[in-house]
Amino acid sequence: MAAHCGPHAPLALTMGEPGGVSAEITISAWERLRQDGICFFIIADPSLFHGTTITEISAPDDAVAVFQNTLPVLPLEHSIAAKAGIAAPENAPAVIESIQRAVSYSLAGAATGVVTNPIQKSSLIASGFKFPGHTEFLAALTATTPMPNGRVRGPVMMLAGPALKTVPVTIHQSVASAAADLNPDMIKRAAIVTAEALRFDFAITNPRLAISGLNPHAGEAGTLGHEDLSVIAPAIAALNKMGVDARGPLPADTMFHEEARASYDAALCMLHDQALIPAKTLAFHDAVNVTLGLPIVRTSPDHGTALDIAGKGSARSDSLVAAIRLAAAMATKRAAKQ
Ligand SMILES: NC(=O)c1ccc[n+]([C@@H]2O[C@H](COP(=O)([O-])OP(=O)(O)OC[C@H]3O[C@@H](n4cnc5c(N)ncnc54)[C@H](O)[C@@H]3O)[C@@H](O)[C@H]2O)c1
Ligand SMILES: N[C@H](C(=O)O)[C@H](O)COP(=O)(O)O
Repeated sequence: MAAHCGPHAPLALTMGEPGGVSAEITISAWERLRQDGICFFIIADPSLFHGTTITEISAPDDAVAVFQNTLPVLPLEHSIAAKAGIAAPENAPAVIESIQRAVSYSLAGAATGVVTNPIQKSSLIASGFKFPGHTEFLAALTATTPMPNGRVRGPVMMLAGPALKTVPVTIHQSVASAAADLNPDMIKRAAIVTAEALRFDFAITNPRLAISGLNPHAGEAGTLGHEDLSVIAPAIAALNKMGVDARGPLPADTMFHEEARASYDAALCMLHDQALIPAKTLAFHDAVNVTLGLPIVRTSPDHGTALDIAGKGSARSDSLVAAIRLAAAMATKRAAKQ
C-alpha cells in the first residue's frame, strides 16, 4: 500500500441520496484529506461528479495510486437520474447497491471500513426498502459475520462529538412504540456494546455511562410514568452487577450541561431525540454517527441529505471529514488488535 495512504486498505464511501449534498461534500472532503494520509473511494454513478476531475476505478485498491490527484469513483451498475434538491425513489436501487457493495468490500477486507453519505429514508421506503435507516440495514447485511474479538453485537447508534457522546437505546421508531418496546435487555445490550466500544475504539480504559430516564424528571418517583423505576433502574442494577460503570436513571433535561458532561464518557438515552438533540446542538458540524456492535467499521456524518441547500455550494463537509477521520482511526485500532 502506498505510504501516503497509511498501512490499510482505503475506506469505502457510499453515494447517499443523489439529489442531496453527498457529491459536493465528498469532493470537498477529498480536497481536504488528499494530502492527509487517509485514502477513500466513493461507490457512485460518475455522472454525479460532472465538472470535477475524477478517476473511475475498477477495484478498491486502485484508489490508492490516484487518491492524491483525483477523487476515485467506483461506478455502480445501476444508473441514476439526479436533480439537486429532489429525492427520487427511482434512484433507490443505485443508493442501495452502493451501500451493499461498500459492506461487501469491507467484509472482504478490500475496504477498511464504510463511511455512508446521507440517504433520504422516506424516498427509499417509498420504493419498497424495508429498513428505517442505515443502522438496521447494515446490521442485517453483516448479521452472519462473526464479531471480532468476541465483542457483543449491536447495532447501537452513537453520535460522537468532541464534547459529548450519546447513544439512543431506541432508534428509528415512533415515541409511542419506543416507550412500549423499551425493556431491560435492550438497555443492557446497548450499554455493554457502548462500554466495549469506548474501551476498544475510543481508548477509554474505564468507561462511565450516564443513563437517562424516559419520563420527565426520570418519572418523579413513579408519579410521571412507571418505566424509569420498572424498566430502566433494574437494567442499571444488572449492569452494575456485571461490572459496568453505569448510573441513572437521570432526568434527561439536566444531564447535558457542561459540569454534568464531565462526569461521564457517554450518555445512553431512551429515545432518539433525547440523544440526538444535545449531540447535534453542541456539534452539528463536528459530530459523527457511528454504528457500534458491527463486525465492520461504519461512520457517517451526523446530518441528513440537506435537500434544501443541495447544489448551492453552501454545504459544509466538516462532519463528513470527521466521519472519515474517525473511521480511519477506528480501523487502525482494530487492525492493531488482530
Ligand atoms: N446518515 C443518514 O443517512 C442521515 C442522517 C440524518 C438524516 N438523514 C435523512 O436526511 C433527510 C433530511 O433530514 P433533515 O432535514 O431532518 O436533516 P438535514 O441534516 O438534512 O438538514 C437539517 C438542516 O441542516 C442543514 N444542513 C444539513 N447538512 C448540512 C451541511 N453539511 N452543511 C450545512 N448545512 C447543513 C440543512 O440545510 C437543513 O437546514 C431525512 O430523510 C433524514 O432521515 C439521513
Ligand atoms: N438518526 C440518524 C440521525 O438523525 O442522524 C439518522 O437517521 C441516520 O441514521 P442511519 O445512520 O441509521 O441511517
